[in-house]
Amino acid sequence: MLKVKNLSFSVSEKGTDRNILSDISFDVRSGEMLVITGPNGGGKSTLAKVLMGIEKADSGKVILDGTDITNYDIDERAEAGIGFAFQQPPRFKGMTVDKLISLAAGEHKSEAECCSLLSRVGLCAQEYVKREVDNTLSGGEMKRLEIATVLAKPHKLCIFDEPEAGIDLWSFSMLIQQFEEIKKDKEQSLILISHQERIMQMADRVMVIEDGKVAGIGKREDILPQLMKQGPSCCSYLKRLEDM
Ligand SMILES: Nc1ncnc2c1ncn2[C@@H]1O[C@H](COP(=O)(O)OP(=O)(O)OP(=O)(O)O)[C@@H](O)[C@H]1O
Repeated sequence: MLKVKNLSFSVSEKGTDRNILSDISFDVRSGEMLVITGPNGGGKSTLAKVLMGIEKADSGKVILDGTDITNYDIDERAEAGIGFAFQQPPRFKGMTVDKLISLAAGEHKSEAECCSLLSRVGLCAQEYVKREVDNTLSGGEMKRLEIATVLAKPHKLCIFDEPEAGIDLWSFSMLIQQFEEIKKDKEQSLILISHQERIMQMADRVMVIEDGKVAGIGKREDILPQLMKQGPSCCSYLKRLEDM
């Protein structure tokens, strides 16, 4: 359903170009959960931003369900069916939680519907539904609200960038449950960027991004042991995962 072909992205630093993503190709199948992992600074979040149209690739193609969306902007990609939850969600002063959820859903959501969504991500709904989405919300609250906005309507493809970051153990279990339900329904495809072994263990396939390149992609049961066998950087990376 998603085909990514030879995607490259660079930034200009002090007059010279620096490659952040180099020739990335992969696909995501219908109803599949692909987990993207790899060392810090490898390019995972940048890849997610390029897929969502927040950053523009220098070259390459993105095809969604047979439609070339390479030149689509962020709104057009959302319209085409891609949902995205940022690693660090933006705050919107003056916007209330229920308004934000209705905006994300593309239709008015009643207070009861907002409460039900918030409960799915472990937020005590009554306390939050009329709160402002400003810096009075904690990092973990913002993160869960952001995830609720993606869950607010069905997408063809949902991209979650480190959904586990800053989330407490209890809410994390609820999130895992949400991902399991999406996976079971097979209606939506999922890309999860994660360092969490529990999330990787749910994946149909795992892709490792290192130094802006695809260092490996395959079935979870093939890729995780393979990561261990590879060079010292991969070994130490996996060791850190085991320690989490
Ligand atoms: N706009 C930019 N300008 C300069 N450098 C950038 C820009 N965007 C990303 N980078 C650099 O590109 C590299 C990849 O960053 P990215 O956030 O994609 O990594 P990541 O794999 O998601 O890391 P983490 O696991 O720490 O979240 C980093 O070295 C980052 O500093």
